[in-house]
Amino acid sequence: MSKGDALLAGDELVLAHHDHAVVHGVSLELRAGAVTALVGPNGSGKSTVLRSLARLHRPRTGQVKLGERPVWGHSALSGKEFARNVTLLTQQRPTPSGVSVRDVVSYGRYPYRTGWRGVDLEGNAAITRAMELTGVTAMADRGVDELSGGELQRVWLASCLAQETSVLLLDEPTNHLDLRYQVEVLDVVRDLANDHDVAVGVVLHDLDHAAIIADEVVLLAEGRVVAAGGVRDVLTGEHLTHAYGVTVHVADDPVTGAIHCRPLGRHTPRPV
Ligand SMILES: Nc1ncnc2c1ncn2[C@@H]1O[C@H](COP(=O)(O)OP(=O)(O)OP(=O)(O)O)[C@@H](O)[C@H]1O
Repeated sequence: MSKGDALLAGDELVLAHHDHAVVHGVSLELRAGAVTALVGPNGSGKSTVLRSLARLHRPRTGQVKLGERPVWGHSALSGKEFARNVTLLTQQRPTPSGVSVRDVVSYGRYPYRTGWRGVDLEGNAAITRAMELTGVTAMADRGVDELSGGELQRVWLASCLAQETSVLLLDEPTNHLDLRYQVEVLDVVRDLANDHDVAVGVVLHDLDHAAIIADEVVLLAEGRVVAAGGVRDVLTGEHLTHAYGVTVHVADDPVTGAIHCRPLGRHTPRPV
């Protein structure tokens, strides 16, 4: 596997909830060393697409492939094999009681446990590394039921990172996080792509975050791709205004040089 190879791909995915199709023929590829951001309005199908890539939502038609291997059907991979390659940070996460932070992070190692004793030689190093990357080492022995929403978010992210997969799927990973941890999570995601060739698929509501970390953006609206490609090709005022139904002004941020997307409401101040 080398940088740029498609590791996980969805092909012409049609996805339904209770017989009602909500995603209508979406295709996308997650490449080694690249961050792909899924953006779009509420209900546009971002989470459903991500869950399908994570093998949690069976497509009505279309296929998900891990490398050349189909994820659904006769020659599909086993659950543990898939979990050694792909992990998902979901939006809905349980808060178990009587369980420590280290316990939750160690859940991430389940695909590597073999035999009746569950030996996992690399496990401790991976758990320690994941806790350091997400800044939760100091709370290792605390119960997860006594953490704030943002702290818990980082613990679940650490659990995903401990899984050491080549594909990382994240559904709104900056939710609940304060400014410092938003930036740190985005930095960790970029580091994983740059330094470890991880293929990242990330749902983001903050378009400025997408502009900062993504190599590719897929803009969805009503279950269809409005635009897909490089950040500057997709995050245009025209595309965003069409997708979100509100005027969006796009300009270069003078500090970062990245794109800055500003929705213009009725009360947004304008220069006089
Ligand atoms: N469990 C479910 N049962 C029925 N319909 C669902 C279910 N989950 C999602 N939907 C519907 O599917 C469509 C796509 O939802 P999805 O959660 O994928 O959108 P999203 O783009 O991730 O939205 P958001 O930005 O609000 O998180 C929406 O119309 C939603 O109401």
